[in-house]
Amino acid sequence: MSDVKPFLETKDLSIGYKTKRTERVISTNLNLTLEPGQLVCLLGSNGSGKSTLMRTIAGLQPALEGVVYIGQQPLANLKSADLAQKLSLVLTERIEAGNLTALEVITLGRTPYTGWLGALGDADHKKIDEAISLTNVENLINRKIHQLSDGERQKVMLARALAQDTELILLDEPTAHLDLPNRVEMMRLLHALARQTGKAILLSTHELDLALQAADMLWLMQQNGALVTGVPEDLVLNGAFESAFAKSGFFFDKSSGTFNIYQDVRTHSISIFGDPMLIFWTKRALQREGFGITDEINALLKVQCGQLEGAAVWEFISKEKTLKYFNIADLVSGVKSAAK
Ligand SMILES: Nc1ncnc2c1ncn2[C@@H]1O[C@H](COP(=O)(O)OP(=O)(O)OP(=O)(O)O)[C@@H](O)[C@H]1O
Repeated sequence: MSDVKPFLETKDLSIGYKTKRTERVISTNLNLTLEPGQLVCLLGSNGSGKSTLMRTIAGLQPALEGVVYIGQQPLANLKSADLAQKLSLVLTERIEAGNLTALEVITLGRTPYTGWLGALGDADHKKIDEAISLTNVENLINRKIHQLSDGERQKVMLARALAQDTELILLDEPTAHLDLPNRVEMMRLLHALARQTGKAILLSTHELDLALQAADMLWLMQQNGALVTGVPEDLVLNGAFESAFAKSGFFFDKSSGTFNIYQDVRTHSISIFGDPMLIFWTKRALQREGFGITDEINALLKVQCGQLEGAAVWEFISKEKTLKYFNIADLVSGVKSAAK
């Protein structure tokens, strides 16, 4: 048992929506912890309840049952000014920042300490400078926030949260709207921040591949409302990851950590061996054509891939003959005609 005091803890928490007449329960019995220095990714399919959980933890909507503890104190007992010194929230929606510059928005992160009209002291300036430097937004600070791209604005909003200097940072889909290099950059940045600053970071995302790589822990909203937590690799190996996203037409390939677009497997199964990197791409191309891939060493059809004088080369081995190919397109055509 770890004796580290969690920044966030939930006890028998139930989340959902209640009106005078109806109650819509999304998930029950949630006992979650978030520890210093941890990056946790909250994953789940559309409508599984990620935003509902984030909003409940952030105090934006009431729990149906149970308690959220922020730094050992029940959320309900915290005044909003105290909460703002413990928890910052970064939402995806475009913020109405009027005509403010990025620097002015980042400076707003100090409001819980200075009040709305409070003057900034040395400590405030130091925190703002640190936040700017950690997120690498030096070149953006004099730009108007509404003139920034989505990716740039997302980084500025993270800088604002860092200037707020809370133990806990919650981000709702921080990678939405970003292109691939910026998604990778944002995840890398969040991972490094958790490590460097000891803050606990919880983010919801649909970025399964990046979450598998970067998260210390996953919180997986299952389709039946249960929430399964664990180290990404354990959740892949025990099948929980796959079942959270189970949908006909998809299957999860544990050996590559990716979801594949399922196609009916033909009667032929092929074993591929040789260079691991070539195996990966050869397998993809053959699966796209509907071939099954087998680990069976005595399969009737085999592909041996490797390097010859610095170039990739494939040998397709069937009972009748062995054919040599120098690119995947030709290999796939050869395999298809042999399998007719
Ligand atoms: N105000 C509301 N009142 C009642 N039900 C709601 C309300 N807001 C959301 N829901 C329902 O709660 C469930 C969970 O929604 P939530 O927005 O938390 O899912 P999510 O995992 O964040 O989804 P997505 O990935 O699509 O953003 C959904 O079935 C949704 O229709």
